[in-house]
Amino acid sequence: MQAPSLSELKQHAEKGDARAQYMLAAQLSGAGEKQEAERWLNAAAAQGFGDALYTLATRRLDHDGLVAAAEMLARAVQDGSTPARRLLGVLHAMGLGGARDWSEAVALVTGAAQAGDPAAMRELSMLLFVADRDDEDGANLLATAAPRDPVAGAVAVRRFALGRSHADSASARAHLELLERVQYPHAMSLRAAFDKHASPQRFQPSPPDWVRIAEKLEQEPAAPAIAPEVLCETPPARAFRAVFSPEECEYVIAASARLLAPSQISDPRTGAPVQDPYRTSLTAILSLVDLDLALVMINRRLAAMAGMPPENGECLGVLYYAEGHEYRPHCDWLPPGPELDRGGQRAATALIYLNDEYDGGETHFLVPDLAFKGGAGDVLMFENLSENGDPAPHSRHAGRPVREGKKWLGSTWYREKNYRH
Ligand SMILES: O=C(O)CCC(=O)C(=O)O
Ligand SMILES: [Fe+2]
Repeated sequence: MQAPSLSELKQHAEKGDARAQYMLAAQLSGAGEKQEAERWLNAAAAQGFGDALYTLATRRLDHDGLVAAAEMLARAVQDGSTPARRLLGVLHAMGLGGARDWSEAVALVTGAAQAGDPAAMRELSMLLFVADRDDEDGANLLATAAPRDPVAGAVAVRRFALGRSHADSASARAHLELLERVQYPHAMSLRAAFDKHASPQRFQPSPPDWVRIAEKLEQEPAAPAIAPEVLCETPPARAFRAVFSPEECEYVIAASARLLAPSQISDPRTGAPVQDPYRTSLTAILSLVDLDLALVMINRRLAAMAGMPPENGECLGVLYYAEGHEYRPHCDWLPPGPELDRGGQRAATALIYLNDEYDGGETHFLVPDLAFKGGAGDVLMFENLSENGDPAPHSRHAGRPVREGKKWLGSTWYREKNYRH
């Protein structure tokens, strides 16, 4: 079918066709006619057109827009929008724009998965794997999603290489080759693991048993408690081993790959984010709009390790250091300004080591001269403030240069106060 011309779209839009209004808005926006684009986007949303409502909602995810965003997303869901279901699920799971409601979150995302959305299937599969890494429904959903979803594909290959997936080698190979073609930045690691894989059982994906899946996910998946290893008292630094599985690490890397951009630091004078040779890695910021229930759960588990309320956490940043990249000695404190006023100082930092296929790249605390390098799935947390709440000079640290290989790290800064609303 030929795409309608601009004048055809205009005609239909003027007559009140909501889909035409939405498509016209997209075309006008692409052509730089922002004001006209807004007018038509609002017209489509006013008629309850799901994609338009979703687009408007994604612009209201700041702290004073969350209630409006949740309300728009609920209307978008009524119009059948799958992305709106998934995003509203995230808001419910985090208690943003309304009370926290896990079962409503799962019901929304399950609806998207039942409609065939592969991203919804893969997030549910990760929830199922928390209780049982070999959960059959999880493996089934992941295998169904993998041909159409690169994040699911990456996790499926990782599981295959671990001898866990039930997918056959032909499909795992096909997912891997696709990831290589699209230059997935962690593909080399998957290739190395694939080439020396164990031999998982063969498995044919079958229609999901939605009733059984709903029963398993009724309660929020609870991860086992892990006792910390005390690394240092000044600054207080703790390590937690094997908090996240290799599949979860792959999931975080795959979810962040398309968002990687040069890392920034806070300008010491203005507080504004700027690029600087002090920090040469790439960073992917996983904002609300990029989250799903699997990532929400990972964020919540990280907050539990840090001993901080999840709502004090800034967005999870995923850092990618290639050879020679580093984060020179710094403190994680914020300079005075609106960012500091919003949630207070960065009281604690939590790092997830997402891989271990590199040399160098230790996290180094300069004064106690403590260098730490976690295995894949380990968490390091440290405090940045003294007991009286002042910035603690001993928290100064660096991400040492990577000598060989690539380093992947998740990083969350926790504020003194609620950062979300
Ligand atoms: O790369 C590292 O090990 C340190 C990262 C870091 O300092 C941070 O995210 O604040
Ligand atoms: Fe830092």
